[in-house]
Amino acid sequence: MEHRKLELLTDFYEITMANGYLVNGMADTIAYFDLFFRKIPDEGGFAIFAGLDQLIDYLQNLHFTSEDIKFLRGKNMFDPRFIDYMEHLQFSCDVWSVPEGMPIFPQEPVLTVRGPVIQAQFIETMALLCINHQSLIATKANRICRAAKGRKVMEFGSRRAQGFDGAVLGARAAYIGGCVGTACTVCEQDFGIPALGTMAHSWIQLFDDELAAFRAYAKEYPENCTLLVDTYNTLKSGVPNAIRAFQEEIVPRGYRPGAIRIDSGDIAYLSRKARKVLDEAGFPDCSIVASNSLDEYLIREMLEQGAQVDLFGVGERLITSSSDPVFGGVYKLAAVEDKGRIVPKIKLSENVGKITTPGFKEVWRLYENETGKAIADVVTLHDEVISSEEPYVLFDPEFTWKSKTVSDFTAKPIRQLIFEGGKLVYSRPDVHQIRTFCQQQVETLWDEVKRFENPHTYYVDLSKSLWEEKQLMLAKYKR
Ligand SMILES: Nc1ncnc2c1ncn2[C@@H]1O[C@H](COP(=O)(O)OP(=O)(O)OP(=O)(O)O)[C@@H](O)[C@H]1O
Ligand SMILES: O=P(O)(O)OC[C@H]1O[C@H](OP(=O)(O)OP(=O)(O)O)[C@H](O)[C@@H]1O
Ligand SMILES: O=C(O)c1cccnc1
Repeated sequence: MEHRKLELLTDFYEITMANGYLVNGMADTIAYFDLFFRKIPDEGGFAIFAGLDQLIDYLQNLHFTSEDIKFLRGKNMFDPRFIDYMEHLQFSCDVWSVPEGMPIFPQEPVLTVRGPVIQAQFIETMALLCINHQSLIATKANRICRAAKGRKVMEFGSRRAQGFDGAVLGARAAYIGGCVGTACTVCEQDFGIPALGTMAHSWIQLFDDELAAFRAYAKEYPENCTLLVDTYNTLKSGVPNAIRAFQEEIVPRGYRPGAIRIDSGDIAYLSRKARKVLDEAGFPDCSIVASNSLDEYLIREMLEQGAQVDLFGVGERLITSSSDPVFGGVYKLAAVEDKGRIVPKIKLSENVGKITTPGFKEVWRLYENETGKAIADVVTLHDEVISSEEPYVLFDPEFTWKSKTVSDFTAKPIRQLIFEGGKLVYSRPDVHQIRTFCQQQVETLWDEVKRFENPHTYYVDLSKSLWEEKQLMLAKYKR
């Protein structure tokens, strides 16, 4: 996608703080910031990480134009040395991140930025914006696709998305989460995501009658022809007319009918009736598409009612994640370097869940060898290694007496180095590879973590060393 100038898409306080760091002699201070989230949307058992590729684009191109510099200077509130720093800024941070498509859990640092505090601070807004938006939509899409139980889900949300990026990047995230394609055409041009779709009611309304509309469409698009059957009366006219159009315009040309789409009424009832009529007409291979303000709950409910739907078109509730529209990722200072030594930093809170975990860290995922299933994530100090060769004791970081010894597992760090000294060292997968990776990783989760109602809380624990370091800091601040 074409690079857009978004350098000043940042909260103003990032700039005032960055200026202040420089004035206070901290221009060369090396800081570590962690990006993590606290609550899984829709009370789900896991989220899907997405948005890294757009953050990479932003970081790779981060520089200030003469207009940006003029703007900053015009504020008359920043030190000339800071303006000079920004004018010559070259991104030089290290960034570690989990790959897109990875299931992630609350409280674990999914992304860490290490570098000069001015830069590492400045990018907070954009890092959160990219990851929060796409992780939200990828997570929602994955829920909707899982509810569809193997049936295909098409993303139809552009018209109700919150702005251009809401539509385009939302469709990208929806594809990562499992949708088969999108109605948003530019996504095929930009990302290679299949652009697809059916027809609107206006097509049928524009012709003198429904059959004429179906015939005209079938003539033009005989291959994979999908007809919208609910404009006047789904069972009395829509389905019979679609069958006639298939018989008269599609079959004689050597094609098979594609699908019918039902967009109103009782979808479970209408789809069952339509299925029967289509089968009797000799079109058991004609699919049924359903749409109309769908989400994972309605899809699950309809399938429980025996709906005969092969594909779902899902728009507004997916592209806005309307049932829970906030992905609360945060970006917190975890450490600074003092003469090369890493000094952990902590943020306290009355709310235990909001106390940060200090230090430069790594995230490990432990997979059970027998099943390949993920057992737990463990956050460790960055230079700790979890050996797969010996039993490992997991313990709840809050209720430490709750512990469990695991053996016969494989432990893997789930983050990769993305930028080293500002240079991109990560080979970026395309969106199809990310989607496949997502499917594979979701497979490694137990069904108990994946269910919608009261999912099992997946363990995200701290290593003993990290836990002890955190306790020491807590004790210090208590004193
Ligand atoms: N069998 C079903 N079980 C549960 N919900 C359903 C079922 N069939 C449809 N729905 C959902 O009910 C909601 C309302 O659909 P309905 O078609 O009654 O309203 P509508 O959109 O106003 O229709 P119309 O376009 O005919 O005015 C939609 O979200 C639809 O997906
Ligand atoms: O309901 P969604 O999940 O967002 O899916 C997309 C909807 O967009 C279209 O309707 P349109 O916007 O033309 O209006 P409608 O709701 O009156 O059908 C289409 O017919 C779907 O109903
Ligand atoms: O192609 C479709 O059927 C479609 C596209 C966008 C929104 N609703 C439906």
